[in-house]
Amino acid sequence: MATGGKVAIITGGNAGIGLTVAQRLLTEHPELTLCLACRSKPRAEAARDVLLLSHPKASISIVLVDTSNIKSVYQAAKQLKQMYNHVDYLYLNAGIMKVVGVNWDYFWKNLFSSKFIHMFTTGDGLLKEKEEITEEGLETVFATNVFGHFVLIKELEDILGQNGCPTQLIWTSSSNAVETHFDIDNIQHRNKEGGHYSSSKYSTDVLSIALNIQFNNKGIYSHVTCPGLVMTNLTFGILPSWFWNLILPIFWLLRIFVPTMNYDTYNGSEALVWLSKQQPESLDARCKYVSHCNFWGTRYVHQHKLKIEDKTADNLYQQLVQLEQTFNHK
Ligand SMILES: NC(=O)C1=CN([C@@H]2O[C@H](COP(=O)(O)OP(=O)(O)OC[C@H]3O[C@@H](n4cnc5c(N)ncnc54)[C@H](OP(=O)(O)O)[C@@H]3O)[C@@H](O)[C@H]2O)C=CC1
Ligand SMILES: CC(C)=CCC[C@@H](C)[C@H]1CC[C@H]2C3=C(CC[C@]12C)[C@@]1(C)CCC(=O)[C@@H](C)[C@@H]1CC3
Repeated sequence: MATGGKVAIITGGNAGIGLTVAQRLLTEHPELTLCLACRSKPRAEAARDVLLLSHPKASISIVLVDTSNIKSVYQAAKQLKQMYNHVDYLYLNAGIMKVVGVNWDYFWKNLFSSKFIHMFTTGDGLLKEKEEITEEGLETVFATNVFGHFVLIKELEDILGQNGCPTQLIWTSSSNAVETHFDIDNIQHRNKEGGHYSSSKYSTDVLSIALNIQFNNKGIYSHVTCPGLVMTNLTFGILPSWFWNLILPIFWLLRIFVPTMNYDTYNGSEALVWLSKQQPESLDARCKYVSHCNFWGTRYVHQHKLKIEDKTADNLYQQLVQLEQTFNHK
């Protein structure tokens, strides 16, 4: 398929899964114009240098954005609108997790139980998290993973789905997005013991459905992906790299039961890159696209149906619109 002149923006494109998506998109779409939307200029420039080593002729720009800071999102959106008159791929990938430890008691208790697969696929119940509030008064994980991205989409609306050219919104969600941690009456997940990351990722899944309801008629399509368990700065923040390297053989064995044990960012980015090669209109908007890798190392994309009601999606969307208005007025 000819891909001349396509534009891709990747939040958190300087590291981990985002950087690998950047690398793979440049290979898949030779004429691509790429924008790394990152919070640190030196880290973004270092990533651009790495990408230019393998793709010396690539057009790569940098826009600074801190998705946890709404003022910064407004500034970045303004800049992006000056730079591009359309966007083909908007990867909503930047994300954090505020982990303070692993619940090893829960791990050992469930290792040989029927919860084993659920535990390794979702990490549900295994992580202890802490709550932090941004200087703008938002719960930090919610602001970074969900709200900052929502505001970015709303601000870029004028240049999305333009001139008969569809825009794909591609979210990096997670299998850790479990409904039990999500409360529609507390979308920021304030004053909770844990589950902030899970709540934020479930919100992502719900929001994606709402965006399809709102914007499919304008040529804007939203899809959620799950990269599985991948070794990045995010996972090295949970346990040190030496631990993960030590248990690498266990990952291979676990793949027999759990094909989301992707380990590296190339495997983990499979679904995110695969989506860029599909006609967005032909995709199921109610599916999560999951990167799988089997025991033999074969990568493929698994489609997982989301069970989310339209009224929940609409409720979340309206709450986000209202929250955004409180910033717009400031
Ligand atoms: N690793 C995994 O196993 C899984 C990861 N994910 C999701 O994948 C996505 C990418 O994470 P991953 O590659 O693993 O982790 P990394 O920590 O390697 O990458 C995260 C990226 O997000 C950026 N980022 C974080 N906070 C902000 C912010 N406030 N504003 C702008 N950019 C920000 C980071 O920038 P900087 O370098 O400056 O910190 C970095 O570029 C996240 O959404 C994560 O939740 C989902 C499932 C599994
Ligand atoms: C592998 C061994 C022997 C021990 C590690 C146990 C846990 C630390 C580990 C098991 C499943 C992992 C997991 C995640 C984090 C680390 C685990 C809990 C995630 C929650 C990381 C971020 C995500 O988005 C999820 C998809 C991961 C799910 C699995």
